[in-house]
Amino acid sequence: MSKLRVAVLGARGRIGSEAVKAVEAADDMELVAALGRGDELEALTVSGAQVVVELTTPASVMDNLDFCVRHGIHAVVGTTGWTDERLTLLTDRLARSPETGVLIAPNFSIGAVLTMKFAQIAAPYFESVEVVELHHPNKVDAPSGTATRTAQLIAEARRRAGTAPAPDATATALDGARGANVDGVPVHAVRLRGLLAHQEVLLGGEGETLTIRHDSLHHSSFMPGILLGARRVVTTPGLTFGLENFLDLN
Ligand SMILES: NC(=O)C1=CN([C@@H]2O[C@H](COP(=O)(O)OP(=O)(O)OC[C@H]3O[C@@H](n4cnc5c(N)ncnc54)[C@H](OP(=O)(O)O)[C@@H]3O)[C@@H](O)[C@H]2O)C=CC1
Ligand SMILES: O=C(O)C1=N[C@H](C(=O)O)C[C@H](O)C1
Repeated sequence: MSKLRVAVLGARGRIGSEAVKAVEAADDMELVAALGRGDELEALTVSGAQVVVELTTPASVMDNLDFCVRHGIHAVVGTTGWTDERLTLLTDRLARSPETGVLIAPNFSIGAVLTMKFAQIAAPYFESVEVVELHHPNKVDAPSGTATRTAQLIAEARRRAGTAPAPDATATALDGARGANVDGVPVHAVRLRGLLAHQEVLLGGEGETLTIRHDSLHHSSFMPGILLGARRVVTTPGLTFGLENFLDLN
């Protein structure tokens, strides 16, 4: 059986360099290009890449995906910075290339995907819920894509269940003291040397609290999800948002 021809964009970055090694080590894949800032995207077509793993920056991801979609190259995207406007733009572009698949995964680690799932289940049963994400200080954005997605899923689950807004009697506060408001859920971002990627979902009800915590201790935690995404995206046209769509979690 022929191997899946995979390219990595952002190949010299923290997660990109790990992805290069993971693709090289996968028996069913061939690494056909490993590109960084300044490299020509034409290398993707010249090398015959079937799937691009996009791990660059929020500033470059849209142009990179535009190139991939125009050339019918599937993409697995870990890069953050996704807004509704960006998702709409990408969906419009994909409509012009109906056989191409793009997976955007706010987080590739199984533990983080399960954290989101558990948080969705728990959220309607508690009065209060807040998200704390903790990352290395070189991370370019805050809050993390994972925390944003987690808060959105929590808000959706509470809306569906008709849960009342979380109580908060704060009358005065310094700017930022209550975190960022993501869809009504406070999200707090910590940047600390020594950390990699961590998240806590704090839930509180009468006389009890529940904490759901996940820790990515090494970039290797993201690799099985990236490889799974690359294998599945080639037969999944259109936009898929979230790795959970490629996992049987029910
Ligand atoms: N979904 C997930 O599970 C995960 C997602 N991420 C996300 O992945 C992204 C990258 O994170 P991280 O590796 O820590 O960041 P890094 O800054 O370490 O890596 C980004 C790399 O992309 C390169 N780059 C910048 N612009 C381009 C371009 N136009 N074409 C090709 N390469 C480019 C950078 O080069 P240069 O250094 O020269 O600027 C750098 O080598 C972030 O958005 C992060 O949040 C990270 C971990 C897990
Ligand atoms: O920049 C990182 O490191 C990470 N980024 C992603 C995010 O913003 O959620 C995923 C993970 O948290 C690591």
